[in-house]
Amino acid sequence: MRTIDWKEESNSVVLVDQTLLPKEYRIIECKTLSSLCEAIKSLRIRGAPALGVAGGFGIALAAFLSGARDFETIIRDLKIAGKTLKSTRPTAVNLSWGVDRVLKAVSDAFDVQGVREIALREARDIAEEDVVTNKSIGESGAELLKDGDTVLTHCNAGRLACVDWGTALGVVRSAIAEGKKIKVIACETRPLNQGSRITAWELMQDKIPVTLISDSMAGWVMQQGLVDSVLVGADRITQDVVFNKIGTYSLSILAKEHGIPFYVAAPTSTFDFNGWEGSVKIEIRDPDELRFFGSEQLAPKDVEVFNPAFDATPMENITAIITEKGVFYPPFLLDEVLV
Ligand SMILES: CSC[C@@H](O)[C@@H](O)C(=O)COP(=O)(O)O
Repeated sequence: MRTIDWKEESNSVVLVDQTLLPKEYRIIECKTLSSLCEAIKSLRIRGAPALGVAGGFGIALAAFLSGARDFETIIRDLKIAGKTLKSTRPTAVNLSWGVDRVLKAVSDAFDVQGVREIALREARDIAEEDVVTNKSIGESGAELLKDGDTVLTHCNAGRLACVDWGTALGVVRSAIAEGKKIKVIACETRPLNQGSRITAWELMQDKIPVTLISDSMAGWVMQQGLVDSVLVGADRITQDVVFNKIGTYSLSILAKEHGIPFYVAAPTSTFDFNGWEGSVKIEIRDPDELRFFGSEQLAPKDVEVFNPAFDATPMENITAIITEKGVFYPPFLLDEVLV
């Protein structure tokens, strides 16, 4: 099963509910835009490339649900749906990218039926391309990993963050497919534990050796010589920084201090050519994500909490950016990457 897909029979979006992992692998169906938006907000579907696909399918879903009888009205409905989808998670640029790509495509239609057909075709293309793109990222990046290497990763940049294969974990999969023995150290990734719940689970499914550590152990395992490279995904790459899951910036400093290469793997759809660190909104999430773990209380109920979901790693801390167009080394001139 792909992480996210379109269900023909009911014209709905189906996805793996990642909030239930690793306890349960369940596919849920989103038949309304509000259920899809809820799934995005609560991280049932998450990870930048998967969010791009969710954005595309979201517009297709809105097209099928719209009661409009003429072209202008359905386009107006889709633009409203696009705004609603984009507002669910502001930092990962792929969500807006997926929405805008489908909105642009439907402007070529002439009538309501044409809008529905084009929206679905374009959204499906985004999903198909994601798999091909990740395989190319994997092939580009595999050359950076040596037989016997141990890679430290953060959050989940695997097949569950994409349609399939993965970006950072796609590089690991491709290196293993080439016959190299690669081990992964997965950081737990507090507060929502994408590392321990999702990365550890998905790697174990594929029998890829994985060792879980808490986020606070990263410096020590590097100092002990247990890490050959750090490999993470990205939510938005601007001219000056890489936005990724909170904790990535600290890992980049630790890697620099210990002389360990720090790689970012991402599709070019994650590049925000016009963006700068200051122009991007970092998503601030519910304080209860830190005060509780499920129903378990971890802190005083009303303690002041700061819960940013992402941080920004400066380009000077990054050894290379791995894309489907190849591996790029500093200085990272985004217009060169995007040609
Ligand atoms: C290939 S996914 C890269 C990033 O999207 C991933 O590392 C990440 O930060 C995801 O954050 P999340 O909040 O779980 O959506």
